[in-house]
Amino acid sequence: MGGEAKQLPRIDFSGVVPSKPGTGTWPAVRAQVMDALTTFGCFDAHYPALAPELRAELFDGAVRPLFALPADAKRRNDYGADKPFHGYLGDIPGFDGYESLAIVEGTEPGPVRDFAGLMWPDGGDHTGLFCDTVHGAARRIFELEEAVRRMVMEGLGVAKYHDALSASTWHLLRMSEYKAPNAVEKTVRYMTHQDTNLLSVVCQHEVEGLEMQARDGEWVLVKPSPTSLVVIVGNALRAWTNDRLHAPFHRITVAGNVTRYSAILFSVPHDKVEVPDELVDDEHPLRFRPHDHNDFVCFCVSEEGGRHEDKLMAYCGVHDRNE
Ligand SMILES: O=C(O)CCC(=O)C(=O)O
Ligand SMILES: [Fe+2]
Repeated sequence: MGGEAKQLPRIDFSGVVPSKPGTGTWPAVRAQVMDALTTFGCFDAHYPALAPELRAELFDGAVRPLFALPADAKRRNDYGADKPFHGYLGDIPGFDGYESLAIVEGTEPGPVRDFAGLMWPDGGDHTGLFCDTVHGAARRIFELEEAVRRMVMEGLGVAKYHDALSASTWHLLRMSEYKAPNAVEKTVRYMTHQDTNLLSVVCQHEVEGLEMQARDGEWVLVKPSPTSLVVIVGNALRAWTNDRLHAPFHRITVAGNVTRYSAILFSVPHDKVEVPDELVDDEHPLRFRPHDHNDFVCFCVSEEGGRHEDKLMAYCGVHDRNE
């Protein structure tokens, strides 16, 4: 009706130094982060610390050449049958034109080197640059993820848990390709979902496609920018915070004739997710039973899980008498 299209909250991280929590604009930014994550469950972070040149090198020098490899090379990105969704994804029913590769602990140089060795077993001159670029970019994205996670702990008055939560968290760097549909109409390439993990930080490159659903149901297209990253709350952090943070539904749609690439850093709990005592009181009765994160992920992809829209509530929710 001619109204302004809804936009995600935009938060300026240019004055935040992740290695110096509490300094500079940190307190003011933390207030904006809490507001955004409790209402939308996501925000668009202006984060020039991931330099546009490094982002361009990540996609043009590393991600694009990866997807150009033959399928059997990409399938070597496999962490074993007991670790589904840790590595290569492709040819998934319902996810036409979607493919992705992922590096467990891609924020560390060793795992990135091992991954490059799998993709290019004969080495090659470019793998050194590939590793520096991928690991360097992942590190920068990780610094934002960790700062946001710390701000959440501080904002909820439970900063004392930050180190313990960090120690029991691992990171997955996923690089994704969404093939151009070569059509004007939008095609869904990744279906509507909530993320299962703690926080996801999405790095889009030039081509739009990420759509976030606001609480009122409206879909919000997140326009890519060379200096912004999108931070999204997943169900594990929603559970840990006893439902104080919103885990938004989102999807990927593409149109036109340019293939879309993205890189996403997921922070993932190693094992148990349990609400701290401090976050349970009369006003906030316990919403989720303690549970093993991997078991929850298995539930999400099971037939039973597929029947529920709110998979976290279905898996470990504590219902009050009126629900
Ligand atoms: O590619 C993107 O922009 C985000 C993809 C996504 O939502 C996911 O992999 O969970
Ligand atoms: Fe997602």
